[in-house]
Amino acid sequence: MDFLKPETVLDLKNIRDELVRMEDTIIFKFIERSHFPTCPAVYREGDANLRIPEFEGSFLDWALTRTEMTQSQLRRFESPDETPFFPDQILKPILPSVQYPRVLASYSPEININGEIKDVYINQITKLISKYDGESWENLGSVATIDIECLQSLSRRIHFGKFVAEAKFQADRPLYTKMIRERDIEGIYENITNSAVEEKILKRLCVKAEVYGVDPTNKEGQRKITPTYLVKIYRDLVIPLTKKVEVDYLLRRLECE
Ligand SMILES: C=C(O[C@@H]1C=C(C(=O)O)C=C[C@H]1O)C(=O)O
Repeated sequence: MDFLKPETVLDLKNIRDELVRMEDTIIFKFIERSHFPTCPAVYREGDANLRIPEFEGSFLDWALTRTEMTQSQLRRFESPDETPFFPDQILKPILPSVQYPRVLASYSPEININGEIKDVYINQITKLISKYDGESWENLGSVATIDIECLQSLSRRIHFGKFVAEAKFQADRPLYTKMIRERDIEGIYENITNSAVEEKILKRLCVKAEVYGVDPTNKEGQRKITPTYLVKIYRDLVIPLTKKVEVDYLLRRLECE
């Protein structure tokens, strides 16, 4: 997939192949996060032990904002497949602009569910992948760093739903135009759902977690990331959020017709 070649971007097979590649990225980020405990102080606003001058918010929010500000100056958010967690904080790139051909509808950057992704990550995913429930004051920086990598990997995967939605819209304009006009959200949701693809993803994740997530030299067979939890995260969180992005994107699609 080359964002400078639009014909490669809206090919549903290319999109699905890219989603498969993202599984490995997400799994290995989760494995890195699994070395640390839950570290709730990283997510707590106004923690007495973690004062941040001139900033209202959690340590993670501070670190993520600063990271995105630097990344925006490196042109990260010009790329159509990247969606910032703090869009009102990003800066003008110091690199010359890349003129990506328009692939998605003009409102695409407004389809941003990163707030929900961060909430789900903090309140559900970290509890499933962390080593144990507790603080690790000497690792706050490491935890925030790997959390940012996990969040950005999840965000890219879930917001890839915009490309899926555009590809499906273009593959059947009459059907989607009718459902959008009638605000048939249930019908849109049913038509974007491909249960066979979802089943294939969950089966593959089980195998990957078995292979990637276990250290073969660890005699106790201690797991870094369990197949059960990885499947649960994708089945109950990642896939539904991706489909939410698809529906949110499609509901506005006639604005550009
Ligand atoms: C991403 C797609 O759309 C839906 C979402 C999927 C997912 O998030 O993995 C998989 C299949 C579909 O139900 C697709 O059709 O490939």
